[in-house]
Amino acid sequence: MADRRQIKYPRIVGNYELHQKLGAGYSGAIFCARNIHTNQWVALKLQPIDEPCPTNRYERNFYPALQGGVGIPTLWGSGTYGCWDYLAIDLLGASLDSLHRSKKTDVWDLRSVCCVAQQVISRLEFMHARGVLHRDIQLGNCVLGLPPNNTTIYMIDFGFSKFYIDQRTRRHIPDSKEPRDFIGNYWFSSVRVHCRGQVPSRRDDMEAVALMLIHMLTPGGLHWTRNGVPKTDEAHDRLMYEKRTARPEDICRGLPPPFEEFLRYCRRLGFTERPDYERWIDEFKELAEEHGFPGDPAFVWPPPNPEPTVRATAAPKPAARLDSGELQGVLNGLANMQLGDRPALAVRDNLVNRDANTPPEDMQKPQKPAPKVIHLVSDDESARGENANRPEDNAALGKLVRQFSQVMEEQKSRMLTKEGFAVLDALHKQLADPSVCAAPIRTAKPRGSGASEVPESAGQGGGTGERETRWGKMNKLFRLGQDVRQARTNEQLAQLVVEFGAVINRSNGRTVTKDGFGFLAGLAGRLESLG
Ligand SMILES: Nc1ncnc2c1ncn2[C@@H]1O[C@H](COP(=O)(O)OP(=O)(O)OP(=O)(O)O)[C@@H](O)[C@H]1O
Repeated sequence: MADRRQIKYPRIVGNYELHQKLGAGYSGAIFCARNIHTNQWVALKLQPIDEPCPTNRYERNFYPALQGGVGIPTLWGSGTYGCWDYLAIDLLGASLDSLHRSKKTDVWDLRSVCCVAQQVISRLEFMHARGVLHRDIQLGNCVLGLPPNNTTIYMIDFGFSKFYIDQRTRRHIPDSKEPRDFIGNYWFSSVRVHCRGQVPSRRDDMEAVALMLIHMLTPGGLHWTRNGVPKTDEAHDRLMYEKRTARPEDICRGLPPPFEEFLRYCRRLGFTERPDYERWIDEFKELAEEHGFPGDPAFVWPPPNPEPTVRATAAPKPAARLDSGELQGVLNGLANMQLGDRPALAVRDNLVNRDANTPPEDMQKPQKPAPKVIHLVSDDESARGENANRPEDNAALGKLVRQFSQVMEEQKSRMLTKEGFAVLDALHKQLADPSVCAAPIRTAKPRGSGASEVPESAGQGGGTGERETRWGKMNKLFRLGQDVRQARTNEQLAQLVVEFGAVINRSNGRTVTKDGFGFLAGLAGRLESLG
């Protein structure tokens, strides 16, 4: 490949007269160009025809399939001219990458990030509906239109794209375990694709969006992006290690819950699963509204409210993660209750890491003292029916609830972490029916009439899918606190635990308030009295 600095670009290519250079990519350059017959201005992507990585040729395959979509550039012409391969597309404005470099604050303002989220997810929804994966989501490939389309974000650069719907059979491409070369970008390509060499599918485009959004809200950017493009294999290995081991709760610390939930959601998606685009567009619209911004996805630059309202904060060192250890103790307590040989609760590791894509390495190591091994769901049908709670179980459960509440109260943030939700899950299972695997309490927010991952009753009186306002949360916790004191059976208590978890899960910050502690105290008391 010729040294790009020495390439002499022509003045005319086909019907186009080249003007200033707009940018240069991995395998070509982009010029502002004028159609000499129509005077129309376009962006001309130019590449030598012998380019070893002929991305123009690849891109040409995808533009026809994508024409007509909002935020997809129109292809005005393409072909070869002499020794040049060209694509003429809509002339656009600044990329998010250039805005990122130009901004004066350490992170983006939340309103802009919510607009980016809504628009980029919507672009993916369109592209995926046309059978195309982008596979190179990054700030440089999200570009603003020119007036009057300057509040629309366009997706560009389909050089790495791929049809995930086989054009002949109309079926989803198959998964494969064959080793494969990495295609994508170092910063935002999903962990699965980048670090584990898996075949990209829709979920990976979505994960890249999640990482890009978190990056925009992180001072200095996601930590694996800070040393620039890796120049050696060792540097690349290190980058992959950092990316692979970064836990969602750590990189999203300090951010409103939807960012962490979105990342986890993307990582839970199956290879051929269709992401719920509408849900996440709504989620980011609501988030903007909750913070007092319009939910309208129009991207306004410069931002009307440039001051950042949220930013990711550095994760504390592992030693400082007291909450995990202490809540782990409560979980161990639940796991080690004297329940005879009855199968109960859940495998501890599963509970703690249930919603992580991969258990963090430190969690995979055996803990001491070794917990009693218990099973998530009993295979042994005969064991069912022997699970009625005994009075002494209730008294012990009540004690554990007090312990849990105490640990929570001692936390400065009083935020219910995933370990805390794991305690609630275990408690619910034990109360409802220890042999049954109940739906996790901390989970995706239910939406519309679609499948809900939260038990039906979890949304009772709260309007499923609505975010809990501070007042709504207080009222509901207060009511739950009263109900729990009057519950007559363990099943009723189990139900109230689910409702409690759902209220906390839907609230901003997931903190346990005074009323929340009131509920826990009531629960402990009721268990002891039922015991
Ligand atoms: N239609 C356009 N209008 C205006 N500027 C554009 C347009 N397309 C691309 N650019 C600018 O050129 C840069 C590179 O574009 P693009 O990513 O399409 O090229 P590439 O050669 O495929 O790059 P890369 O190797 O970085 O993927 C963009 O970040 C953007 O700043």
